[in-house]
Amino acid sequence: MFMSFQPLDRLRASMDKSESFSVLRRLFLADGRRHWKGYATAFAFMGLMAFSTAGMAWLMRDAVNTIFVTPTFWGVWMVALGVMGLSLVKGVSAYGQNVTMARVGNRIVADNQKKVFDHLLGQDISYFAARHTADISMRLQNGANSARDALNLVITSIGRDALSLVSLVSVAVVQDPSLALVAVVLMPAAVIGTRKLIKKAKSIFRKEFASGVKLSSITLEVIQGMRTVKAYGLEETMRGRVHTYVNDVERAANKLVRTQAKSSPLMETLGGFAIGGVILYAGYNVMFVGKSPGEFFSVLTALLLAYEPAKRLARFHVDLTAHVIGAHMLFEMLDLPAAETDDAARPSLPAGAGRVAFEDVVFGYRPGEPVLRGFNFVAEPGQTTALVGPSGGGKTTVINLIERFYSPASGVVSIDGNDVTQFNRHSVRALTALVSQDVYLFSGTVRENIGFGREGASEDEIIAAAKAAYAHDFIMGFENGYDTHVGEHGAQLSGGQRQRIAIARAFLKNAPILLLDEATAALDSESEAEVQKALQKLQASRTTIVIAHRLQTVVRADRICVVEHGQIAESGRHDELMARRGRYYNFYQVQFAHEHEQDAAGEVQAEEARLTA
Ligand SMILES: Nc1ncnc2c1ncn2[C@@H]1O[C@H](COP(=O)(O)OP(=O)(O)OP(=O)(O)O)[C@@H](O)[C@H]1O
Repeated sequence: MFMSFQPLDRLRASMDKSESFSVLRRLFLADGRRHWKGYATAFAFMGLMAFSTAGMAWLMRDAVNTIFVTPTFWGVWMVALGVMGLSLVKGVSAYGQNVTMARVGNRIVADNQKKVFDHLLGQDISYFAARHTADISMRLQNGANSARDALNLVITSIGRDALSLVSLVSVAVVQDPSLALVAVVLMPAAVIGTRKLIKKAKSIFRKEFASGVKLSSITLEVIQGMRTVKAYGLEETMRGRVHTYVNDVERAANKLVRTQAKSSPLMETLGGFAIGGVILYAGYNVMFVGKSPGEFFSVLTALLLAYEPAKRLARFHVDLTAHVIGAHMLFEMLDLPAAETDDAARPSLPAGAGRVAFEDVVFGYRPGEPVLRGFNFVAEPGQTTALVGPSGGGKTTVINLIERFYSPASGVVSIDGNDVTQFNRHSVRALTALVSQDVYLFSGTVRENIGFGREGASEDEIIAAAKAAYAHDFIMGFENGYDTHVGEHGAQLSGGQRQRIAIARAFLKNAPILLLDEATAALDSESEAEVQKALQKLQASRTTIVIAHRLQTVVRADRICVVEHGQIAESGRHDELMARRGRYYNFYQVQFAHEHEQDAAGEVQAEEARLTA
């Protein structure tokens, strides 16, 4: 079991033999055993291929003897028909083997991808916060492919190459043992020669792989952050970084090819020596001892046909290493226990008025770094409770705990007096609707994106939710209305439009608790006014917890809590807090002065522009 896994760019430089073996064993015990029928069929086809190949080499003796030594008309026919029959068997077997192997392989990839994805859904938010998307997606894709390739390689190496080699060498030995001996002696020498190369290729392969991972991570980052790259003129910096990794991958790939190619001259030379030796010895036997040339041709054909499978077998180890490393990454991911353990058996949190309370809650993302330190807080049903305060104070963390993305180290988070950790997560999340600053829209249509609010919602319900969120009009303004595709991450919509689709989603969910995390922070004043209108409607008769940096948006809240250093520094209504002249008052003054300055600057600019005009 691999209890944790390293980010791919820190992938270990080596995997020892027992680890490789355990990965292979596991592959065979899981995927191999499940698909044994498919593999057995493919194996039978490979056996047929090997024997038909060997049969052809065998027939070469009769082909030569019936033409040159004792010419017989019927003999030639028989041999020709024999070769045709064997090639038919070989052709059909090759087809059967390819199709069967591909089907089993595709099933293995699909099964593993589903397995990994299901496993990912069971991980908690911290899992995704700690890992790069490229890391996860490469493991998902490469790992599943590697599992298939490792199994296929072992099966084809044994079924096709090893069987072909054994049958061809047997033909050679039966036809003329002494002749075959000359060639067989040279084989181990070739295999030993390639071993050194394999070692080197393995280490280059790992380097190439690690650079490949870095390359795909940075490419993904640059694509996702293209707005920032362009806005800050980072094109040259990013080009430099990406080019460095591309060059690394290219260098490693070239090195790998050079090393792998070195095995060819070695095999070619030794193979040539074997064939040269056979020619010399056979020539001597035919010329001076009076042997028939048929045996000689048969052995020669067998050797020539054995050459390719022998070459593949010599490289077997290096190819297998690549796939085993990939499958290892897949297993590392699968073996990490699901952080969100299956709690479906726990009772469902009963829906009530939606009173949220924190009692002496202590929580930190990392050991020794508490974020909430004895946090006490109540959000009453039907009221709006605002969390304000300095950045990093712990406001979003409060929402994370209500949603059960994380669990408190001590203390209780409750909804209507029920400790949320005692109920299944699904039921807790069903009572809350989250609208945050970074609205996530999935690629698909506007209708689908609103529909994610509640499974099975009807068209009328979706439209009603969109109308309530003031989204219906702009949606109908699109050429394709509700069927408009929003593009990746909703990139084809404006910030305000995305926000209102998220609000429509929340309307559809109709949960008693509404969590707004800086929902209007990224909007201009005009969009903000529209979104605020939609939000106010959504807040009616729900428990609303709103996080805001701009205090102007929360002055009407029923209660404002100032969160500082993981505790509530003070709380009350806007006018109460202003009268108290404490932390809130200071924040308000600073923000007011800042906004005033900005307004004044705007007026000066407008005046200057007017004068210039
Ligand atoms: N996933 C995480 N892993 C580790 N630390 C985290 C994580 N998320 C937040 N933190 C840390 O927890 C602290 C509180 O973060 P939180 O997001 O709750 O603050 P906040 O008050 O919402 O800040 P802001 O107003 O800037 O959004 C910060 O110091 C932050 O660095």
